[in-house]
Parts: sequence; structure tokens; C-alpha cells
Amino acid sequence: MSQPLRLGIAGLGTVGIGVLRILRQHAALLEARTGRRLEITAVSARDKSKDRGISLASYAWEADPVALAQRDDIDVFVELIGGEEGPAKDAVEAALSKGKDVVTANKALLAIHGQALAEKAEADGRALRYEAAVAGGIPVIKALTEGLAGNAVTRVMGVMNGSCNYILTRMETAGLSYDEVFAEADALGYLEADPQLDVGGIDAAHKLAILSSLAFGTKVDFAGITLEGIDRVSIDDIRAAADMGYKIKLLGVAQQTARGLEQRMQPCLVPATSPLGQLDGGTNMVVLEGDAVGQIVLRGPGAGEGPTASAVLSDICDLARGFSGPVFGLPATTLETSQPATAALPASYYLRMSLHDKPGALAKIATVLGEAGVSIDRMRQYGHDETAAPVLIVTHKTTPAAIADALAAMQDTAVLSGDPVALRIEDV
Ligand SMILES: NC(=O)C1=CN([C@@H]2O[C@H](COP(=O)(O)OP(=O)(O)OC[C@H]3O[C@@H](n4cnc5c(N)ncnc54)[C@H](OP(=O)(O)O)[C@@H]3O)[C@@H](O)[C@H]2O)C=CC1
Ligand SMILES: N[C@@H](CCO)C(=O)O
Repeated sequence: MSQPLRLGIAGLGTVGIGVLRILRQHAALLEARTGRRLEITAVSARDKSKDRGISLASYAWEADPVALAQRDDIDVFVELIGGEEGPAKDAVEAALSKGKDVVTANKALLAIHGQALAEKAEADGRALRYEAAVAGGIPVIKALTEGLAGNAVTRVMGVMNGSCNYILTRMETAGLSYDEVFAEADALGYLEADPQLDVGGIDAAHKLAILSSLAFGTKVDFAGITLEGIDRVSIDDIRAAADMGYKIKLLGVAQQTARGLEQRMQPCLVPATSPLGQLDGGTNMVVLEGDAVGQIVLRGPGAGEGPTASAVLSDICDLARGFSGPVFGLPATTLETSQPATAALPASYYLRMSLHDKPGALAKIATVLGEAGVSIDRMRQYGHDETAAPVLIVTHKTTPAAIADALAAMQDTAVLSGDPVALRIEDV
């Protein structure tokens, strides 16, 4: 009879309690699948007296997650506290130093300290697993490291923050402004304690940084991501994009190019009929492309108690079965330092602007675009009551630099009313 796998679980919030529930509910099934009993030895959270809707009486309690990580009677330390510094980092480091395997859902910790932690884990011969850290219930880490092991990955992209996708979808369906929907999402508890992590694109960029390392064999490089949140997306752009056959998504894209590793998390237009364009509400989608497989699309819940705990259990079961491997798919000391791309690959752009309604205004804009080397693919001008005329332009493929030059030159034309908006149209 195999020895039980003894777990210490730090963090008994949404995810931690979800993990406890699955371990209890499926104890026999998990033992049958892994050949070992999965046993919770001890737990930790801040407030021992808090009612968590589940009895903790049979587990030892540690007020300090570092003390929990160092207990002799645990094999695996499960970190479900969160945060890139502080108790989560201290406890993960302590667990590795003490020779424990670690499972975490903490994308912030991995995006910032992933390389150092991976080197430490591998030097100590320990596992550091994090299926839940990216796209919650979607098994995307396994897909990349196992399912696509025979491929050179060419591109990773996706919608990896459910709250942002909820906000953008709700703006469109209800015709509400960003501020109105943000307030609604906040009231419903859909946003992180620091909402900027969601709407600023930071949470999604943490996830992209992890996927990028796995896909391209580079050290996690969160700082190398071009990052823009959704707070400047207006209902006018959502409507106009829809009118041209597009949806606006907070889209993460990572790809190796001749100019270096391109990592972007920014609002982009995608065709409304594409899988990404049809992704509504709080759901996540990750699109993986490999030289042998072509394109695969993974879709599912990116957050919440059950889905996230489901992913944590996947890691725990792997450890129970004795499956492990390098933290980021290759030995950490062999991961290359990424060379951030000097510029994104060319793309079509969506431009929206208001022009003073007088003869030659549009011609001036067309001239500026032409002089910047930007070619117009499609154009629309809408009927209007005001003195300014709303104009939409979709360009042929061009460089971000050419678009920046054109936008700068437009300011000198004296025909603009307000600032123009430019959004990338992603080839998906
Ligand atoms: N919620 C989700 O849908 C998802 C979460 N994640 C990640 O999972 C992790 C956990 O998230 P979630 O469950 O939502 O977070 P919660 O805020 O719900 O829970 C955090 C838990 O950590 C405990 N905690 C905080 N500080 C300490 C400390 N100093 N010592 C011991 N315990 C502490 C809290 O204790 P107390 O309860 O006493 O306050 C709480 O139980 C995070 O890294 C998050 O990014 C990943 C994917 C999805
Ligand atoms: N705030 C995150 C939680 C899961 O990481 C989201 O909305 O996707």
C-alpha cells in the first residue's frame, strides 16, 4: 500500500475551500486514480474563527503559512494565498528549502519571481506546479507542456481575464459606458480587491508571461509585455467595431518574430465570427498554434471556486502519481533571456475620429495616412447632427510606427475634433 500524499494548504478563500471540498467529495475517486490517499494534514489562513462553511476540525491549524510550509508531516505545500510578495512568496520559498513540492495558483508570484523559484525548485529537486495560475479551469499548462510537446509553438494568444471580458461584453449587450459597467462589476464582486489588476490588464499579462515562457523556452518576462488595459475602451468604439464586423477583446498575444519575442496584452479588434469574437461574458479562451498541430482553441471558466480548484487538483494528482518535470518545460538554467521585439508585427488598424464637417477635411486625413505609408482598406462616415462628422477607417496591414506617425501628423491638420482612436486588428 502506497503512503498517503500529505498536503498542507495555505489560504482558505475561494480557491482553498474549493480544493478542500473536492478532496473530501472525491476522496475515493482521487485515491483510485492516483493510487494514493490524498490527506490534508494542516491548513493556514489569517482568521481562525472565520466561518468557511466547512469544518476544519480534523486538520492542524498554523497561523503562519511559513510554519505550515516547514512542517515535517507534509509532502506538498499548496499555496492559495495570492500576491507576488509577502506570505505567499515567503512560504513557497520556505517549502522548497525544506524539500517540499509546491502547488500554487498564484500567477502574480510566478510572473514576477517564476525564474528564481524555478531555479530553486529544480536545484532542490522539487516540483513547482501551477495549472490553476493561467485561465483557471482550462488545462492550458498541460496542453502546452504535454499535449503539444511535439510542436515548436508559433503563437499563443487569448482572452485570459474573465472580468474584462465580462465588462466588454456587457457594455456591448446593454449599451452601457465603461464607467457604468465597471461600477456594476465591482458591486457584483467580479473584480479583484485592486481592480487595476483586472482592468489594467496586469492579471492577464501575468498569465501571458507564464504561457510565453512555456511556449518559447524563455525566462518569464512580465516587464517585456506591452501592456494596455480596457479603461479607455468606449461604447462608441464597441458599437463602431461591431458595425464593421468586429468585437473588442482584451487580447494577449505572444510570438517569436525575427525582431524578437513579441508579448502584448491590449484591447484589439477580432472578427465577430471568430471563436475569440464569439467569446462572451466571464469565460476565457486560449488559442495555441504549433508547427505540427496547427491551431487549437481551449475555452472554459477562467475563475471561480470549482474551476480553479479543479486545476489545483490536477497538479496534486500529478504529484501523487509521481509525475513531474521542469517548472517551465525546460530546465530553468537553460531558459533563454527573452529579447523583447522592437516592434509588433504589422497589422490592420481600426481608426475612429471626428472631423470638422467642412470641405477637404477627409482629404486631409487621407493625405496624412498616405504620407505615413498607411493604406486605407475600408472607410465609413456616419450621418450626424453635430458639427463634427464621425469617421471610421480600417487600414491595410501597416506597422505600429506608421500608425503612430499618422496620428501625430493628424493633430496638425486642424480638421480633428477630439483625439482619434487607433486599435489593432488581430489576425486570429
Ligand atoms: N478566485 C479565483 O477565481 C482565482 C484565483 N486564483 C489565484 O488563487 C489564489 C487564491 O485566490 P482566492 O482564493 O480567490 O483568494 P481569497 O482572497 O479568496 O483567499 C485568500 C486566502 O489567503 C488567506 N491569507 C491571506 N493572507 C494570509 C496570511 N498572511 N497568512 C495566511 N493566510 C493568508 C486568507 O485568509 P482569511 O480567509 O483568513 O482572510 C484567505 O483564506 C491567488 O493567487 C489568486 O490569484 C487563480 C485563478 C482564479
Ligand atoms: N480576476 C481574474 C480571476 C482569475 O484569474 C479574472 O477575472 O479572470
